[in-house]
Amino acid sequence: MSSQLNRKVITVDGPSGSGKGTICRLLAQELGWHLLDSGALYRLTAMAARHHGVALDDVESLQVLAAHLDVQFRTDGQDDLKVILEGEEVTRSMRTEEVGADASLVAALGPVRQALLQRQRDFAQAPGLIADGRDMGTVVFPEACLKIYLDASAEERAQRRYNQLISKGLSASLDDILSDIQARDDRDMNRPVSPLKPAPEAVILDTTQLTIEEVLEVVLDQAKHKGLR
Ligand SMILES: Nc1ncnc2c1ncn2[C@@H]1O[C@H](COP(=O)(O)OP(=O)(O)OP(=O)(O)O)[C@@H](O)[C@H]1O
Ligand SMILES: Nc1ccn([C@H]2C[C@H](O)[C@@H](COP(=O)(O)O)O2)c(=O)n1
Repeated sequence: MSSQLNRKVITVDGPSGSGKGTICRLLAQELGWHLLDSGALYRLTAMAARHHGVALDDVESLQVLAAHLDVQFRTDGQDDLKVILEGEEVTRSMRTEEVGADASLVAALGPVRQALLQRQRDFAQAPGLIADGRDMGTVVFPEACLKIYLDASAEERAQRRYNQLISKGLSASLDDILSDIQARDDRDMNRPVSPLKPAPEAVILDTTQLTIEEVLEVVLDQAKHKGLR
């Protein structure tokens, strides 16, 4: 923990579809800082479990998988991030709703979270880190210099996800997406270990009625206020 004390970290937590990934990418670009997508680590653990035939309630094997996750995050010339799991590119396949649902199950297991803790903290490198997740401000980076908690109604988040799928030419049911989001919220917020909740000092932002540009402006203002830009 003491190794983090001098490192600049901005944490962005919140439920699925609240806009964390979008805002974190824009913030990282604007500030020229590193980016941690912690949800990716839970998604990759769940994918590795499926590849190796490990059941999603086999806590001991999942802990070993998480501790030894063979993953590379590579940027190409256009700044696009490629994710390689055990030598195979999974950049797109790791984003499906099915993998998200599996990730939510493995993320509820304390030993898995413990196995991924140091790997996440190692992302805190100069000039700074934008950390996207559920427990970034509460557990992983309690010393962060700015903590943001993004929220939005479940209906708005389902609509955003629906629009995202339709814009990619995929079929989707708004009702199914809303039920998935509500089930995921329930699991992520009510698990005994590292539940999703705002850190006491977090700036809470309800984005239901805000555009991406408006959210970014508020967060950049907060960063400026803290002398981070
Ligand atoms: N304020 C906003 N207004 C409208 N659409 C938004 C807003 N913020 C994000 N979006 C859109 O909502 C979708 C989900 O956003 P994003 O992936 O950033 O959410 P997330 O919180 O990272 O979700 P997850 O935790 O499931 O990865 C994207 O298509 C994004 O463009
Ligand atoms: N710090 C984190 C990040 C993610 N999770 C869980 C919550 C989700 O159900 C799942 C996938 O996350 P996403 O990629 O959708 O952000 O992982 C968590 O518990 N803690």
